[in-house]
Amino acid sequence: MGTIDNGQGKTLAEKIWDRHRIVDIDGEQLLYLDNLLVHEGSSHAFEALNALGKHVYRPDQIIACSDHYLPTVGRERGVEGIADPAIRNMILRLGENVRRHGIRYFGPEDPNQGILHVVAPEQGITQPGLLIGGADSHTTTHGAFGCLAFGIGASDARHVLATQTLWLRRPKTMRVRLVGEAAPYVSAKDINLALIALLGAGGALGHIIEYAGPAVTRMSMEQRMTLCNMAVEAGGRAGIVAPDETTYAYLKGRPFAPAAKEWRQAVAYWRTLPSDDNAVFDREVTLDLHEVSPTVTWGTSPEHALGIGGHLPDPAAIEDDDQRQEVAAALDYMGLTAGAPLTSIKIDRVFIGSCTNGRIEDLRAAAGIAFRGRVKVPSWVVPGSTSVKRQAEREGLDKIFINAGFEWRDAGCSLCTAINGDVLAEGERCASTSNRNFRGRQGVNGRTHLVSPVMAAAAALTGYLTDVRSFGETIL
Ligand SMILES: CC(C)[C@H](C(=O)O)[C@@H](O)C(=O)O
Ligand code: SF4
Repeated sequence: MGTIDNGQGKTLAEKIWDRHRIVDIDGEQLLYLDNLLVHEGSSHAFEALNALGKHVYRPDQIIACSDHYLPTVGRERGVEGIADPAIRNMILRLGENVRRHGIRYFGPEDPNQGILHVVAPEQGITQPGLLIGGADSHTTTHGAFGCLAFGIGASDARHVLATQTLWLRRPKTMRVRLVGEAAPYVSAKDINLALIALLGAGGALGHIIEYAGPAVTRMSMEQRMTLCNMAVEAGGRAGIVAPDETTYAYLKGRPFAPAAKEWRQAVAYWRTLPSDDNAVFDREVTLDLHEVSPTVTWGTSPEHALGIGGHLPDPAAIEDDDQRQEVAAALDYMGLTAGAPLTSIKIDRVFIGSCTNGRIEDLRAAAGIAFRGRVKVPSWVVPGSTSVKRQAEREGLDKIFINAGFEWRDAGCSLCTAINGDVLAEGERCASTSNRNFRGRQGVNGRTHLVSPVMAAAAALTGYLTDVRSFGETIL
């Protein structure tokens, strides 16, 4: 990426990188960050800074959210009322650090509290052309707006807090072209899972993935966010989508978006950002959406994904030793029998939420299935933010979920990563709209099947992994 002018065009990511580069020393480049996103888990970075007696250099460019640790029930008792001291203290520590440094905080009492990757876009903080760091791997989500956004570790976060800059090596670039039309009920989540199955969970390692092609242009901003959210599950450093009229329409009028004359100037700049026609990517991949059906994961990596009409793999049929052992171990952990149809898998719980699929369009889609019946297993809906929750309530979606027997909870990460007290019982099997199905992520020996919101709602109503297409067309 970018220091040599060889007559080639530039990619979108290269344009943003170059504009934020301060200096290049032996291939390592110092970049200026427009924003840093932090959550309760970032206390170590703050405390390392405090221990050095340093200040946050650009407090108004840091955004903090309470999301990972905040309980999704009992909020009326306040943070002091949280029974578990480990959880309570993490939230209190973030509160102390943001106050000490004067940082914008979407905390437990804020009417727009929520998951950082839901809150920053809906507030209009995430904008095209920015360079955004986040102390969280799913910061890739923000690339949906045509900005360069990636997760960073705690020591890098401390460096950004102190200087608003970061040393990085330039990643490679990869373009994923999505062509063809997606069938009904095939959403960005299914496309992600199919793509990760194709590339492998490390398939995009060290690359920024630009999602392009007609199918991406047709996607809503929320679908694009779902797409970029899981770039990291393919090993990608970032995911990015060219900004266009859909992006500008979404941003216009949001609290932190530019207004009036500044809006016009911003849009004029944003229009220069898309990759040049003669830009060259290190890798090119094409996925035809005709080939994608509603997809589920069966194993312990997001690459263990298959169309719902499929059968579990059979290790005996796999020649490669390592692969055979990996598949056998995943089936064993998941408590599943080789060769069985995916639709024979009985589930114990359903979770609809997370920064992948906890936005209003996700809830609308899930409600479109939920109102066809009653849940057969305990099922939760956890909106991605308090403003998503309010909007859903304005539309009556909460009533649909509650009438169908779902629990309607407060916003946060919740069962996606199970550190706020929302956790599976030992060995439980969950159909989940989140993004990671790693061993034990949702609880001790918990088994996670990643699915889209409509597939999660279908599983809730039947108690099995189910092909949502069997519900016919949505009529909500
Ligand atoms: C806790 C946090 C640092 C972590 C991340 O970086 O992604 C979490 O959000 C996750 O999804 O696993
Ligand atoms: S919702 Fe899940 S994936 Fe997203 S930030 Fe929270 S824990 Fe991470």
